[in-house]
Amino acid sequence: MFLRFVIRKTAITIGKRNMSMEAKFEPLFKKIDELKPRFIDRLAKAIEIPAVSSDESLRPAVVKKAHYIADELKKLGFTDIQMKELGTQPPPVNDPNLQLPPVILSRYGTDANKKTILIYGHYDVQPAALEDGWDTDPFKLVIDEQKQLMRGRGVTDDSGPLKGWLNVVEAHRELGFDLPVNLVTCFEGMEESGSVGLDTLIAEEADKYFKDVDTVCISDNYWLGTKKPVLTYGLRGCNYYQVTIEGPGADLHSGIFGGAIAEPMVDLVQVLSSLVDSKGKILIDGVMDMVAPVTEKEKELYEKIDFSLDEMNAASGSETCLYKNKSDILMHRWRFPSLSIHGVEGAFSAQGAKTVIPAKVTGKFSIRTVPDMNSDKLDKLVIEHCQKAFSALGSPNKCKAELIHNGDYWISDPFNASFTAAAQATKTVYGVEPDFTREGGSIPITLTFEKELKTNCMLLPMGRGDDGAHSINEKLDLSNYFGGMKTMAAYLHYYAAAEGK
Ligand SMILES: NCC(=O)N[C@@H](Cc1c[nH]cn1)C(=O)O
Ligand SMILES: [Zn+2]
Ligand SMILES: [Zn+2]
Repeated sequence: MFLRFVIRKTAITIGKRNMSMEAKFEPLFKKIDELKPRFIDRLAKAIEIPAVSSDESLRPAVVKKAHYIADELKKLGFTDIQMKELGTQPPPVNDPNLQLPPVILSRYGTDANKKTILIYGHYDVQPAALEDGWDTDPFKLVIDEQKQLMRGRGVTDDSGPLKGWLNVVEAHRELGFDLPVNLVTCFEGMEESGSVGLDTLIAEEADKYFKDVDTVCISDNYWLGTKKPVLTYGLRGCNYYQVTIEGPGADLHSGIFGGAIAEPMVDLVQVLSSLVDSKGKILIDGVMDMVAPVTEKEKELYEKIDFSLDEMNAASGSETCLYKNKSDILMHRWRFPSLSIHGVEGAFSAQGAKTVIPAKVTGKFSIRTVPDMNSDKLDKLVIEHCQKAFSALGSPNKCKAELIHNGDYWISDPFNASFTAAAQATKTVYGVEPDFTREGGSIPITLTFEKELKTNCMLLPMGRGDDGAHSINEKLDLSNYFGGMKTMAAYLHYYAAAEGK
């Protein structure tokens, strides 16, 4: 039923020259390939800017990258470019005057007879350092000719996809082809730090800048595996917490004070270990009670997905998966919550042996949330749990648990016009029907777009499941960069031609 619909819809004509859609794809795809050096160079320049949103000292670099992108948009003919300021970053933050990076709004086309697609992307990146184990400088784009891939922080998350949209516009311009839709960009610089400030901006601009938006397309995720393209209709949310334990007035010599003083790090380790066990079971009372039960119908969906334990192991570079069968792996990645402990600020973490008692340590952990968890209730349960676990230690130190940022989970109907157009585009470029998947990661703003703009969001990934986003040696295969751009281009045309939104 779905397939028949796909085929019938492609036989229409569009554009100034009344060229059939399929006839346009050939020169478009050829042009995208021809512009390879330019498209790689555009991405290389972006990767060189260390736009790490979580590092306060790198905030000028995040802002610099925003201006680099805005300049590119201008050169490509985007109009009404606005750098929306979001004010100062709310606590917890070291510098109370730290300005949030701007959100880049711009338009390409304002034709009232065309549909309007809002494309969202983020130009900030996760932290990265050579010492973490990277083979090359993370802020230098390196091409591995043998493996036919590009390496660098942000290539797949999310600078590659963001540049992909700009490149698609450029390919149309070079050919003198009209874009079949109007585009509105919303490119932010705080996604990796919880999209702070963006909710308010979207609400404010819903009836202004975003007034005519028909749908939202987000390319900020990945295929599940390495071979089969996917379209994504669900994300987990993310509530990120910190727990700070402090006592001594300064870091102390463990030979002089050890044994006679209550150590913050010892307390923190115990509080953190009370959150989750080694099998991934969340130990905070009441959390699992909020999770929607698994239905029989839902179980069938996981069975149909193209994925295996081997692919999971290849992507993690290990055999440490907690589950052996496909459905269990997918359910634990997509539809059950997880609690991850990320790190400890203030603790000794360098090489060698330093005999210090840290005076103040902050443990960082997050919970990936799923239907039907209530975010406020979760915060209450987590904070009460930490306080209770700390009180049970009878320590004279002080403990404070708090939320750093949160973003909701999202789940959508994958059979609207936008998903259908993306499925057609995928089939045209890759020759296969995409799998429809959920993802365990989070894009906090997805639900906000749907609520505030009263429209649908569709997630169209560019990279693969083994790209190493957030990890060392992040990569994007050249075939995914170019295949991804062709899919984006074809998507714009199929969506323009589709009935409905
Ligand atoms: N590509 C999406 C992504 O990486 N999202 C981040 C969002 C986030 C949430 N809290 C901090 N960052 C993710 O970790 O899923
Ligand atoms: Zn991302
Ligand atoms: Zn990310």
